[in-house]
Amino acid sequence: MRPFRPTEHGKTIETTLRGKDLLSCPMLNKGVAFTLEERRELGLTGLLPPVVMTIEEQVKRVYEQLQNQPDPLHKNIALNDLFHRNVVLFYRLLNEHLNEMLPIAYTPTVGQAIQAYSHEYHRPGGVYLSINEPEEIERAIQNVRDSAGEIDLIVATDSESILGIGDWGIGGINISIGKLAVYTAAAGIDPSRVLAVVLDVGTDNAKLLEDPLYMGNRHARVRGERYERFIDRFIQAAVRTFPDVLLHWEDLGSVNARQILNKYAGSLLTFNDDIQGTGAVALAAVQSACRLTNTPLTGQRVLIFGAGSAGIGIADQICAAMQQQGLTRAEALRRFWAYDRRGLLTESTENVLDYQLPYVRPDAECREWNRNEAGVIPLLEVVRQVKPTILIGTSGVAGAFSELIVREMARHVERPVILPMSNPTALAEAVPADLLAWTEGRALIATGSPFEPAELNGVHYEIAQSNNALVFPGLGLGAIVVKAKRLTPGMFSAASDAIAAFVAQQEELALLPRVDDLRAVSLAVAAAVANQAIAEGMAGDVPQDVEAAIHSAVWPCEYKPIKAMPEPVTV
Ligand SMILES: NC(=O)C1=CN([C@@H]2O[C@H](COP(=O)(O)OP(=O)(O)OC[C@H]3O[C@@H](n4cnc5c(N)ncnc54)[C@H](O)[C@@H]3O)[C@@H](O)[C@H]2O)C=CC1
Ligand SMILES: CC(=O)C(=O)O
Ligand SMILES: [Mg+2]
Repeated sequence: MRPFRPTEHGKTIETTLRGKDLLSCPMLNKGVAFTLEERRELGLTGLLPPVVMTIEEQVKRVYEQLQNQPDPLHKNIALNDLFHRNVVLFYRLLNEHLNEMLPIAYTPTVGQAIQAYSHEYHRPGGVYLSINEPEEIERAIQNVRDSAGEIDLIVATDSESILGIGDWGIGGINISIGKLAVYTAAAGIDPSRVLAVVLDVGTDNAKLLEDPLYMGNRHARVRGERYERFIDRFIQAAVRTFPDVLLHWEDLGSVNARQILNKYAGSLLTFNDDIQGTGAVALAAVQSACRLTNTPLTGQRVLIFGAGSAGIGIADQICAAMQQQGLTRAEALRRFWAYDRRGLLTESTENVLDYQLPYVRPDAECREWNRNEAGVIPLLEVVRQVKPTILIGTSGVAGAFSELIVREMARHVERPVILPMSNPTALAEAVPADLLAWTEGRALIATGSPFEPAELNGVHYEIAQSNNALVFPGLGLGAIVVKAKRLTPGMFSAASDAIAAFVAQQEELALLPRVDDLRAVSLAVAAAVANQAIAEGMAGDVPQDVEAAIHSAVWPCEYKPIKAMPEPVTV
């Protein structure tokens, strides 16, 4: 039973809630923006200060309150509290100050909020599923259905590989919550129809296991068959309860991430954001770089530093695009070098993971290359030998792109394309100001977390953000609008093309659109994905006018008149 329902084609809302119960319902609460008439009708008289304010005035107040917080983490906590009081006001604040709020609700500050979760906890958000009680999964999902109604989108994590900060157990719920905030802020996904999930399978983080206040399962991460059964039970319960749901996977460990994708993406509407969303945004940045440097994609030499979920996800999409532009798969693969914590992946690297295998280089190629005492070929030597045109960082290793490495790269290429994509900010492989200084301003840069503009010799450089936030909101909206049955490689490449086309319309030397344009980009991505789904026969609904359908699906971030409804409703 949901205590409210839209009426008059969504223009007004009816509710059975009254008084304090209404003020405690974040989807309906307007605080002092309730009109006097609404207050009388809904049992609110005397329960609010007498003034009636506009949402604009409320935004000013909550913005001021946020400014008074001592640091970004406390701003994140205050934002979360606001979300739990008044969802419309939360999103209005986000929309009006997107550049300032995104780094607080999302990367980098969400990383701190995840780490501090068990200490800064105020109230639950989303659904917590425990591997020790798999038999409760169905009941938990049904509880969501009973209290919130239909769900279009689930973001689920098991928290093994949160951003670049590793295993954060139960606190990972905050990455699901942060991603959902971006979905709504960027693409207007209806926040009453989404669900954040954390799959608590234990943690290997000793700090959490020893923390008396830790709120998750206090044992090592469960792996193998029991983990797989747990995931399967969750997926089955989710799709049985919400048959059209889009299931977004976030920040799983790379082995599970790939296994889940391989097992379910062919039969369900699901995707892995770190692998596929990141691949699409990086491909868009690379397409822009090719346009700006007037060089073909098929001629690039790509060095991936950090060959995990994101790194190989990126390689896969750039490789597929090279094939679309005429290379054979073998020719395209020869243009990639993948480096992980063991060094360059070659035929003699042991235990190369399945998904890394295509990128393994022949031993013969690097037999003569310099090695360190441990027998590892340093990144600098790979750069010297390979002369990459594109260097991508998805390692979570702060400062890995040293001055020597960057200068070496810049000796061989006029406009080195360098994407230090690791999050949060402190883990970036290099900072833009250094990259510009070491390349005399020649580097084309995009970072994973936001960076301030840089100055060099009086020239001002805006720094593009290469984050999957440019992809997943529009992808989700497009998929939901046409009731897509699956998310195919074609839809990710359509998303990527839409982003690259968006930048191409602008006069700047940017690799990616600015955060200010996130809403417009997301709508363009949504249209491209929806059209591609239709073209591939993957759409359950084919609207007459796709763009109009997308615009009308956008959740309007505004207060609606609320009226009293006598009886509870079943949805
Ligand atoms: N900008 C964006 O949109 C995204 C950025 N990322 C970032 O990419 C980073 C990696 O994330 P995932 O791929 O999910 O993690 P992952 O754990 O799947 O991959 C990390 C990779 O880095 C390698 N690595 C670790 N230490 C290394 C070292 N010292 N030298 C060379 N390689 C090393 C590992 O061997 C592994 O292959 C994180 O910092 C994350 O925030 C991830 C997804 C999206
Ligand atoms: C952005 C993102 O998904 C990550 O850093 O993991
Ligand atoms: Mg991620």
